[in-house]
Amino acid sequence: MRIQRQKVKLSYINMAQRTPKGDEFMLDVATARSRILENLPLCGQETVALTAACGRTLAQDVHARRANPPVCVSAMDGYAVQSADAQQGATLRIIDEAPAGRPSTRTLQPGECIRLYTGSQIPNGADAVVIQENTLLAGQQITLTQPATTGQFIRKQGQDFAEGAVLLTAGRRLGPRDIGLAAAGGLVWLPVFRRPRVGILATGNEILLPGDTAPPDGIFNSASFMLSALLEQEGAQTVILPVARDNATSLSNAFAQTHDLDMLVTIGGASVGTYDLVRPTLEKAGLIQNFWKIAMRPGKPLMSGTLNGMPVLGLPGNPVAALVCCLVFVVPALHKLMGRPVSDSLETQTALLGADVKENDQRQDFLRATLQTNAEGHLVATPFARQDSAQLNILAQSQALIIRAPHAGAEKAGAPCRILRLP
Ligand SMILES: Nc1nc2c(c(=O)[nH]1)N[C@H]1C(S)=C(S)[C@@H](COP(=O)(O)OP(=O)(O)OC[C@H]3O[C@@H](n4cnc5c(N)ncnc54)[C@H](O)[C@@H]3O)O[C@H]1N2
Ligand code: MOO
Repeated sequence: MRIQRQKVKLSYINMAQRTPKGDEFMLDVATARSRILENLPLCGQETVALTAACGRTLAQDVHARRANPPVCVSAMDGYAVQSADAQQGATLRIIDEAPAGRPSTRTLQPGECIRLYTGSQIPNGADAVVIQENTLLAGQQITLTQPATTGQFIRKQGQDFAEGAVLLTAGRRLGPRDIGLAAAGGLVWLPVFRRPRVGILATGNEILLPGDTAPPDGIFNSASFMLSALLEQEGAQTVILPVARDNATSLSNAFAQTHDLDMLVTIGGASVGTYDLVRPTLEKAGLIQNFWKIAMRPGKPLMSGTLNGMPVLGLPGNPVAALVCCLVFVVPALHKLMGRPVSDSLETQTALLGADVKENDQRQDFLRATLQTNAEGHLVATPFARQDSAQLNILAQSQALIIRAPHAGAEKAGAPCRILRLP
């Protein structure tokens, strides 16, 4: 269930599509990203068992039900002693044995020791553990071959965490180590954000399902499956909707089936061609447009808006453009819906260019590139010569996108650049 939805700011609607100079208006990438992120509603919460919590996002801070360790325990197999009489050569009488899970009821007195194992509770009166390798056993007594210091080999009660301590905080994506920590704190159920339901709607008369045979000039729907894989990996529950055809009836029928979604992502039909009907049809269905067209390559015809309060992102049909837009805009939007902290900017790294690049125009470029480490240990990003946004083979071989600012000058190989790693 959606908790709340806010309308996008009206000032973004009907934005002029021409600049004062008469150029085509395209929003810059950073502004587009923040406009997409600023009005997103948060998904509801649910409780899941520990075994189902990995990968989910915690919705509330969780507290330890008991301390870890809950009592002082031995870190080694050996003997509990009083450090004051545990000099080298001292002989101590073994008065009890206390394996883990069966604590001794005895209180240690000077000259005595109690046999312990790793995880055994430290008996009353003891303040150190000597490891068995540092003792000589003879009948019911031991002789110490090394002196013991106070506290040695004792894990103090709560040294890992105290009862009631905050173990994990809201917004954290739970990984295997977090599951271990929660289990150690005695938690069985965890409050998490619901996985957002994201509908993926490919459009186009030529689009076929992979495996279809006709018509021979049909294009297999690669983008829906690629985006679904990425968004599922990032925590969404995706629904690949039946492909809509390039006509208003087919598109409106598709939009009518989206009421249970937390976000709709359309693919294709986003540009300026006669059959690019996604935006006009969405508008007829009640879309409030946030923006259309951004200064990005690939990704120029990106559209953002809300349909009856549901965020809608219209991605370009070229599959590489769809993937890059999904990484830069849809994934952070998804994270925001599921309560994860989202940074204003992309998480980029520095690398060195592996080839010369030419001067850029007004669109921020995301160049497909391979990554290598050079002899000096520096990361080198080499762009592919072909950057066609329909080439999935090159996309699959790429490890990163080199980000080039609008109007960046030509650069020589070896110059520093910013990269975004591809998942
Ligand atoms: N005159 C102009 N033409 C184009 C412009 C422009 O500004 N002026 N922009 C170009 C850019 S940039 C892009 S990107 C594309 C985007 O166009 P659309 O979003 O309308 O996409 P389509 O025309 O529907 O498809 C483009 C291309 O991608 C293939 N496709 C579509 N969906 C899928 C899918 N699900 N899986 C695989 N492939 C898909 C489709 O067959 C086309 O080949 O517009 C440029 N044109
Ligand atoms: O998004 Mo378009 O490819 O820039 O090809």
